[in-house]
Amino acid sequence: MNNATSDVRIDSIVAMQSPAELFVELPLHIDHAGIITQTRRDIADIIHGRNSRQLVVIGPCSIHDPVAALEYAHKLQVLREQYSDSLEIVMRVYFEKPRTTIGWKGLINDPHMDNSFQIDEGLFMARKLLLDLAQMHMPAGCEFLDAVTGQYYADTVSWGAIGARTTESQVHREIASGLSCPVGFKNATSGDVGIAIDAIQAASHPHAFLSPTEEGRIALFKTKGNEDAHLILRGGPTPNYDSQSLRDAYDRQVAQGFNQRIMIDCSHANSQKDHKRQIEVVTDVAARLSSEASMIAGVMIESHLVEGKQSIGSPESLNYGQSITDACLGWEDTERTLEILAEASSRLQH
Ligand SMILES: O=C[C@H](O)[C@H](O)COP(=O)(O)O
Ligand SMILES: C=C(OP(=O)(O)O)C(=O)O
Repeated sequence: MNNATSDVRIDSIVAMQSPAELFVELPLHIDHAGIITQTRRDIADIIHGRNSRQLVVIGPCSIHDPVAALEYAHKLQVLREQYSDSLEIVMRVYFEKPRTTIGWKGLINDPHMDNSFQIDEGLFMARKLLLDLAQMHMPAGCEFLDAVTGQYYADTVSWGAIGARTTESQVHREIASGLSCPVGFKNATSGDVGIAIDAIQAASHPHAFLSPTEEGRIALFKTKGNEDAHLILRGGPTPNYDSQSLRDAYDRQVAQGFNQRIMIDCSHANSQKDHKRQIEVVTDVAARLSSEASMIAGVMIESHLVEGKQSIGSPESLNYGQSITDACLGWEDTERTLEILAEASSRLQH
């Protein structure tokens, strides 16, 4: 390497363990792998309308405390079983946070929340939590934001998302084309739905690109394409969960050859960042299900043990079970919203 021209802006480089090395420490049990495979199929069936239940991806905006996340998972598991005839409940387990400018980028990037960036520990904690969830048969939904870190845990994920800030990125469309789980693409923060429909098209095709293998070598990956990509409406300058916006988005994707049902994100711009409004969004979607179920795959909801959010701080200073990124519904509201949706969905089951 030419020392005068390379690494001019690199402060330090630290070697990491490979995904394969982490898998030795934290293996996915064969029985749990079978359940994840089955859940991915069930989710794909919902997205393609082969199963009329609603998919619900619900959980904290971000994971910062695995202990609280597990307590949340145990409570959610009760509702997952209770409503299994009408809802496929998947826990939102987000370790990678996209930022509008700067800010904490999630448990994997900075697990101690103090700019120490112990990514090796973050990956261990993330995979450990995902294995704990797999053991209790709670499926996990994650956003794939980083182009590399997914290699360390994607085998444990039942549903994936590409966020509003990366849906237009070719790299993320390529990754989605090779992911083993169904993947939802959010519309852009500008409200543009077209880029997400383009993303579904791109992800459904095979791609060839470079990525690290499980052993950590750079390799040429050729993907088969992901036929289980779908749209997530998350709002833009104004909400877009209303009937007209849904119909417009659905017709646009059908015109491009895709009739996957669409997920509605009840948070973000659809709640105008007021976490309580998620209840209104769910109630509205539930009321429309009888006439719009052929277009609606389900909802995403941001929820935690404790309502609202708090500023990031040292782990000891934080309120247990409360979000440090977007504000979330608390547990009682969570139960209420799931009951509303389950009731509406159960009326459509035969
Ligand atoms: O979902 C979380 C946030 O909305 C997203 O990560 C952007 O966060 P920011 O605008 O606070 O950076
Ligand atoms: C960042 C998120 O959403 P969006 O990409 O829609 O902003 C999220 O779901 O955490």
